[in-house]
Amino acid sequence: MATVLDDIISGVREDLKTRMRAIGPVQIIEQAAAAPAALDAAAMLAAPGPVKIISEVKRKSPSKGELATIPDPAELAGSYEAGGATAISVLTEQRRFGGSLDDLDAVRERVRIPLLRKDFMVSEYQMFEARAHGADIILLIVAALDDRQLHDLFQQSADLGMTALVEVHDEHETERAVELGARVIGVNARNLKTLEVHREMFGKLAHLIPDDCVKVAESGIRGPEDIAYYVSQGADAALVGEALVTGGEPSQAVRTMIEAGARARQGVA
Ligand SMILES: O=C(O)c1ccccc1NCC(=O)[C@H](O)[C@H](O)COP(=O)(O)O
Repeated sequence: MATVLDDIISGVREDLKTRMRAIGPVQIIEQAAAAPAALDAAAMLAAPGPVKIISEVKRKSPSKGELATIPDPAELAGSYEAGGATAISVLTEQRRFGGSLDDLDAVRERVRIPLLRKDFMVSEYQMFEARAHGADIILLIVAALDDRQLHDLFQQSADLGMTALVEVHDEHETERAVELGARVIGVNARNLKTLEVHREMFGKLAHLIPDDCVKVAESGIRGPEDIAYYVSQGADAALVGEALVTGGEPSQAVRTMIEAGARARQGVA
């Protein structure tokens, strides 16, 4: 039976065909080559200091439906940056998340910190596209890729100067990410088959990730308490969407999360 992830990816492939008809492979490669060099997001995420917050521009989702209209994604991203976010995640998948490459362009114009193109990457074309639109980080979902695809897209991200956030959901996927040589590994607490969130997955998988990797806790973070919990479990960074787009005061919300992470590191509740 097809999973939610399978359905999303089949829509992604359809939309990809349309974009490839408008801008061919040669042209997208040229656009990627002409883009300013990618920021070293892996180094910024690995830098000493407080927990790093990757703040997401997210309008809707398969699990929650409509979350926020976000008429001006650049303004939202600017607020995240002002609050101390280390990077901005921009969902560019249109059908299920309401995002677009236009959002990525708008955000790129506004902020100076690294940008994650948050999409379901299944082809080389999307990688060039990400770079052409100013992304510094791309997402590779281990569950969506076989070993050859994972290796090739990971290699391509490095060749393009981008950081790969390699996303895992279980022990086997974590082993595949580590074997790949990923430097930034995200544990997604959301099961992409059931869409249920299991926050304890981070703690179960974090010890399988080498300490010289950046460990990112992803999904289902409701506020500062969850950040504190993930930091106590060894998270270096956290990817937050829904709580930031629905909570109001995005700058302050990011700041409060960073502070909660700092207190958790010091062992203070
Ligand atoms: O958010 C979903 O419902 C979802 C469903 C299927 C595949 C991916 C999905 N989300 C993408 C993400 O990884 C999240 O947007 C990101 O981790 C932030 O999650 P949250 O803070 O829970 O909005």
